[in-house]
Amino acid sequence: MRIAVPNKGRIHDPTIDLLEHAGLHIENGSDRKLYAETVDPEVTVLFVRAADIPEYVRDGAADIGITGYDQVRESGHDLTELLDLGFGKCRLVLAAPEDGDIESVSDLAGKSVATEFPTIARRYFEEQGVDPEIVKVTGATELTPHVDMADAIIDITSTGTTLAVNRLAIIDEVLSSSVRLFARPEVEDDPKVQQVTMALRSVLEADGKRYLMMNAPKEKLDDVREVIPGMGGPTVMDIAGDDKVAVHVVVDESDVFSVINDLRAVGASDILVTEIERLMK
Ligand SMILES: Nc1ncnc2c1ncn2[C@@H]1O[C@H](COP(=O)(O)OP(=O)(O)OP(=O)(O)O)[C@@H](O)[C@H]1O
Ligand SMILES: O=P(O)(O)OC[C@H]1O[C@H](OP(=O)(O)OP(=O)(O)O)[C@H](O)[C@@H]1O
Ligand SMILES: [Mg+2]
Repeated sequence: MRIAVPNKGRIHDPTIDLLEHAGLHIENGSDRKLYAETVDPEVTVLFVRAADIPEYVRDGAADIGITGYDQVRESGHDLTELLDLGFGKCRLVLAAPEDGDIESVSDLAGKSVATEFPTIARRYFEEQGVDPEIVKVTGATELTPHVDMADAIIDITSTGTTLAVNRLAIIDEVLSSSVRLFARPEVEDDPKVQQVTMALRSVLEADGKRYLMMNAPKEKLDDVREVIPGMGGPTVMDIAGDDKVAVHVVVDESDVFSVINDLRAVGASDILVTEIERLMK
């Protein structure tokens, strides 16, 4: 099975990190190599430009791919979304010069809009019932309104810094995006595809969770249970020859501080807090 991942750019590193944490270690990958084996002999990684990944998956050159939702929408391909990986969060917005005369979508009649996303742009303007000329660029889109290339842009924003320094104001949101795992619909039920999906999901599930271990007097067990929030009940194990039990539980990272205080107060001791690599429900 082949999985297409971004070969460079901002979503490359987090994608590789995620595969590693999921246990899909990439073997013999090097900077310039465009494919690599993984620890699973049946899984090969292809390094492809983020924008080309939907095409590779649609073609069958890869079975699944990791890229931005915006790229899949721009490709126009009908792929199955298996998992939202939660990073690369951004918005595609329509923006125009702050002090210009374009203040709403309808002001764009007879005007032009520069974008790296012409397919998404055309669909959007169709829905809006306006028909500006679309100027396709491949980067630095924010410059175009200032050099009379276009009257407005449709481009990615996340922190808003690039728009602000280029004195562009948001007029409308076109699309909200994040990096996701996609499959060709024909292979979504393939056992290997499901294994990889589950492995990636297990990393996401573990995010923000901590594993707590402690000892507690047997007679305090009910009090301990009461102060433990969150998922499932705790695992309780007898300690041989002792009147204490060992208690293990998964809690949200944000609850750890207060839970530990509560646990100490009800008599728990020897409390350990550890990270969780992966969590399969
Ligand atoms: N500023 C941003 N914040 C969050 N996500 C972003 C941002 N810019 C782009 N993305 C997401 O990352 C995906 C890949 O972007 P892109 O292909 O432009 O990579 P890059 O990091 O800009 O590298 P390059 O443009 O040099 O190839 C986009 O399709 C989008 O989903
Ligand atoms: O809201 P911000 O946090 O400022 O991010 C938005 C910018 O990020 C992306 O550019 P990128 O850095 O990927 O450069 P590129 O134009 O070469 O793709 C995007 O095209 C915007 O220009
Ligand atoms: Mg970019």
